Amino acid sequence: MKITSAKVIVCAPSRNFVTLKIETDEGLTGIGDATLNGRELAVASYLTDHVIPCLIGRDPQQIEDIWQYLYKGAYWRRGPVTMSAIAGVDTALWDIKAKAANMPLYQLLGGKSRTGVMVYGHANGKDIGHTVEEVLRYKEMGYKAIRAQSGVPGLEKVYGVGRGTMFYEPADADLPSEHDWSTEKYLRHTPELFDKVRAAVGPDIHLLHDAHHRLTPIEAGRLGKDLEPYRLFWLEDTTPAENQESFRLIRQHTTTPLAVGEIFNTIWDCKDLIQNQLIDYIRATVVHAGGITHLRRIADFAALYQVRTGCHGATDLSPVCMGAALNFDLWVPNFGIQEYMRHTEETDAVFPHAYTFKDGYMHPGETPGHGVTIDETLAAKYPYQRAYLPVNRLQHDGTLCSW
Ligand SMILES: O=C(O)[C@@H](O)[C@@H](O)[C@H](O)[C@H](O)CO
Ligand SMILES: [Mg+2]
Repeated sequence: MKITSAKVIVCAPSRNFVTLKIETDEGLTGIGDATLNGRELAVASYLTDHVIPCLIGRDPQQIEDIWQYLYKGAYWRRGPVTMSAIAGVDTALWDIKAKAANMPLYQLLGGKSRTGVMVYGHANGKDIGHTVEEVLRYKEMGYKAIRAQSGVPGLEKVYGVGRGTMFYEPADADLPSEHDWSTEKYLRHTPELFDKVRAAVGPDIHLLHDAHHRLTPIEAGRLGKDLEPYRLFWLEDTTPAENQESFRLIRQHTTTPLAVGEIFNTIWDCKDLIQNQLIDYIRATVVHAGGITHLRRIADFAALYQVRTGCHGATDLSPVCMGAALNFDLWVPNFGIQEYMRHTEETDAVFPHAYTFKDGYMHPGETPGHGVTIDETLAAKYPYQRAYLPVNRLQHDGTLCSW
C-alpha cells in the first residue's frame, strides 16, 4: 500500500479545526486531528510545507517507522506544534490500518478492557448558585462525573465559565482578550463552591476541578487540603508543570488526587511526575501528544506507577481526536476517565461520528477505523477565523500570569 496524497483541511464550524487527510493507492483514506488552539495555522503549515512531501510514496502501514522518521528526522524535537502535526499523521495512519483490518481501532489496539468509557462533563456558572444548578443538570443528564467551575466574586472573567450552557470555547477574539485574576479571591471562594456542590449532588457523583496552572505549589497544597472534605476525583493543573519537582511540595500537603498534562506533548514532560508518583492522572491526549503511538507509550509507563489516564477532551480538540481517544480509552488497561465537552451541532455536522453517549459513559462505535469522518463540502462553508486564547493579568497590579 502507498500514500498517494495528503492534504490539510482547516475549517471553523463554531471554532477552528485542523484536519489531516491521507489517501492511499488502495482507496483507503484516514484522517487525524492536528488542532492547536490559537496556533492552528502553524501546525497546518508544518504539515503542508514540511511533512506531507515526505509522506508521499511511503507505506501507510509502517506507522512506527513514520512516527520515528517525523520525530527524529526533524532534528528539532518535541513541542506542541511538532507533536500535534505528528499526531495528525499518526491518527490518520491508525485510521487507515484499522480500516484495512476491517475493525474499530480499539480492537486493533488489543480489544476492549471495559464495557464503556466513563466521561466527565463541564458544569459551570457565573456564581455558586448557578454552578450548583448546572451540576444538578449534568447529573440529570446521566453524568457520573462532573467538573465544576464558577465565577469568582470580584473577578470579571474567570477560566472555565462558558458563554453558553453546553458549549464552552475559550478562544474568544481576533486578538487575545485580557482576563483578571486574584489567587486570594479564588482560594477563598473555591472551598465554599465545593461545600455547596457536594451538599447538593450527594456523595456518589465524582467531582472534578481545574485550577488551570494558576497557583504556586504551596497555594496548590493549601487548596488541595481545603478541598479534602469534598472528596474530589481530581484537582487539575494546580501549578505550571514545567517544574515537575514542584509537585513534591503539593503532595506533602494534600491527599486530593492530582491531574496534569493536557499541555504535555511527550513522555519527557511527565516522566518525573509519573515515576515519583507525584500525580494520579495523566491528561495527555491523542492530538497534542504525538498520536496513538506515543500516547500508548505514556500510558504504559504510567501503568508501572499506578497513574491512570484522564485524556483531555475540550471543544478545541476535534471529534476526530475524540473518536480516536475513545478507542484508546476502551482499550487502555490503566484508564481513569475521559473529558467530554460536547461540540456544537455545526461541528458535529462537519465531523460525522460513530461515538455515542449514554448514562455517563461513551463508546467509540464499531465502525472500522476510529469512526469519525469529515464532510469536506460542509467544512468549506466554515473558513478559518483567527482566534486566540485569552491572556491573564493579576487584578491588583496587571502582572501577566498563567491563563
Ligand atoms: O481541562 C480543560 O478542558 C481545559 O484546561 C481546556 O478547556 C483548555 O482551557 C483548552 O483546551 C485550551 O484550549
Ligand atoms: Mg484543563
